[in-house]
Amino acid sequence: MNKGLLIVLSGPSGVGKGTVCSVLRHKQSDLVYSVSATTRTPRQGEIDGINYFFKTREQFQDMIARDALLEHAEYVGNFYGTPRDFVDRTLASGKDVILEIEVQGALKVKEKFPEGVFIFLLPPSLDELKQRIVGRGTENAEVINHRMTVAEQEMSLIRYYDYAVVNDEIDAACHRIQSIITAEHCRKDRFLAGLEEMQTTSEKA
Ligand SMILES: Nc1ncnc2c1ncn2[C@@H]1O[C@H](COP(=O)(O)OP(=O)(O)OP(=O)(O)O)[C@@H](O)[C@H]1O
Ligand SMILES: Nc1nc2c(ncn2[C@@H]2O[C@H](COP(=O)(O)O)[C@@H](O)[C@H]2O)c(=O)[nH]1
Repeated sequence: MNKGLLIVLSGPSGVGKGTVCSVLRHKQSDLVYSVSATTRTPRQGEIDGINYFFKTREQFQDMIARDALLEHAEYVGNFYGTPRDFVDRTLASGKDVILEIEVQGALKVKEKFPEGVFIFLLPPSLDELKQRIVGRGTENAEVINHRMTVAEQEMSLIRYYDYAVVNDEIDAACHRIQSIITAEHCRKDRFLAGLEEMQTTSEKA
């Protein structure tokens, strides 16, 4: 069976990664979301195992020691990481997996999965980014300022991504990402068909 595509969606805090991912998952039910582990405190309404696996620092360190994370990073005072086993098993079953992660982690994934599809979600402007993160009302002013500073650093790393998508309107951004996924499937299918043809030709020779 052919492996699924690994899709990595990054972008600054508040750009709309979570919102876009959740709409995408409704539109494309075959897309599997990787639930991350974090040491961050749950926000109101967040459910363990659905939004994140909420861990203590000790539990998180233990996951690192057991090599249970595909990647991990420290972001604005908390740790975040992608459980490795779930991603490996889901890709092996032929399903596409989407990771919604920050930039340091995405670059680590790129070293391990260069064949992944790396998408950077951009805000229409920095002012709009700030309005979105403030409007969400989940962080205090200090954390918002820290996240905004990190956002500018993250945006300077956009060159390592395969695609940049502006999240001006949620549906439009989802549509762009769906087009990228469709195109990447075609590219992969053509590549695999080419490999098969080469094998057949060399067996005949
Ligand atoms: N295209 C959009 N237009 C206007 N508001 C948006 C758009 N996309 C998302 N938002 C809003 O912006 C806020 C931040 O969105 P979201 O939580 O999805 O961002 P995020 O990138 O996942 O953030 P974080 O990295 O901090 O988890 C939310 O209140 C969401 O409703
Ligand atoms: N490197 C990783 N980054 C992750 C992971 N899961 C989420 N994130 C990113 O962290 C920031 C902050 O998230 P928040 O929920 O506290 O707002 C954001 O950019 C997420 O995309 C992960 O497994 N690894």
